[in-house]
Amino acid sequence: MRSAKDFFAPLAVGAPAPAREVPARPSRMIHFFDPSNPKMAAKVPDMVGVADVLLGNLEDAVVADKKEAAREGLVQIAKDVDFGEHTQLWTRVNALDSPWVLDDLTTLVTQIGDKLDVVMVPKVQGPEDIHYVDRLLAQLEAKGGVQRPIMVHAILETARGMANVEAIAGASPRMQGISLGPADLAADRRMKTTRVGGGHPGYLVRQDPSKGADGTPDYQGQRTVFQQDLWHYTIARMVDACAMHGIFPFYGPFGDIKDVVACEDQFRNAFLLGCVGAWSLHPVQIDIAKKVFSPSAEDVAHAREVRDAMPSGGGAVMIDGKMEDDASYKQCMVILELAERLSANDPELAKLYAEA
Ligand SMILES: CC(C)(COP(=O)(O)OP(=O)(O)OC[C@H]1O[C@@H](n2cnc3c(N)ncnc32)[C@H](O)[C@@H]1OP(=O)(O)O)[C@@H](O)C(=O)NCCC(=O)NCCSC(=O)C[C@](C)(O)C(=O)O
Ligand SMILES: [Mg+2]
Repeated sequence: MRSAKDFFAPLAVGAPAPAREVPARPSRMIHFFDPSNPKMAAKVPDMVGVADVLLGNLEDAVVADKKEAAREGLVQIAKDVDFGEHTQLWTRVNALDSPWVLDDLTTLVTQIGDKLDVVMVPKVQGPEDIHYVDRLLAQLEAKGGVQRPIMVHAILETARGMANVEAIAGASPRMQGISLGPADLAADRRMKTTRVGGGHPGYLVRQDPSKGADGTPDYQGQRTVFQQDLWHYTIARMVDACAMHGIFPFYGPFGDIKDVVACEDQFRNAFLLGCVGAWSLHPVQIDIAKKVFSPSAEDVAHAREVRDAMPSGGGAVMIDGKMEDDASYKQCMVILELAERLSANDPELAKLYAEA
């Protein structure tokens, strides 16, 4: 472990100093595109200002013989497109044990390092993986003359990564956040699902049997079942690890593109538990994430009411029959700070919240 006093020192001569605070830019959706797919690549300029984050994916979902085309395609897109003030450019590089990752990082950081906000690293197993990327990025930033530090985002998609999530979150001042990778994580844990995120009808709790005419339990009678959330433990633990280290947690992908209703539910569960965003794999999921990860006008109005009723931030008051105190005040401030940050980027939301 590095000494606390060295934690914010650059890891290579000539590299920019690490950020003291994670930039809190709106990141409600991390929109994935394959830079080797001409149709998707052509849509990128029109998605600037629409998606909070555009991510050029180089890893899974890009076949082996397209890896180089994807890397080169991303370099071209980064050079050609002006991402403006409100849209970030991220990439997901190949896994650290793959034959491509060294060239991914070397090419991207030295050629488009000043345009890249965040590098997403898949299948992170422990803090040692972050330390490796941290030093390599510093060397490449120095080589490429990159002026501001590139941040790192880890995907939680192995049991070992899960067991080490707190150490991963605190491994470097470059850590921006962590996403859940439900498909690889399910495979690594030997879960018996065959999906990319979301629920499963077999993971449920069944209502107790009612009593039959003879007073004994009627096991064959009608009983309601309640589908449970497969990802609750994982997301909650990830949120705690991120909050503890002042970085941002994200739900990952929802693979059933046509099921926009369940996607919204999954995203909202993550939002309520503390996540700041989710991935969008298809344009249809951008609006879902935008809706879910922006507080509602009602929540903002209620938060303001509580804040205004407790100008000193303390005490206890009754509002609509409910006790509000310091702790509910703090929750309301979380909503108001988020609303303020989003409003700065989005005039429609600013208007909605102003009128709430
Ligand atoms: C699902 C797919 C195959 C359906 O693609 P499609 O072409 O069949 O869909 P469509 O509805 O017919 O598409 C309509 C139009 O939208 C375009 N389009 C479609 N998608 C996008 C997009 N993302 N960005 C920009 N444009 C897009 C598409 O090209 C088409 O354009 P057109 O009207 O000109 O013909 C396609 O959307 C896609 O490939 N999405 C990205 C998939 C991806 O990145 N997967 C990896 C992340 S998930 C993951 O890695 C797991 C994880 C974390 O690692 C772990 O849990 O372990
Ligand atoms: Mg994966």
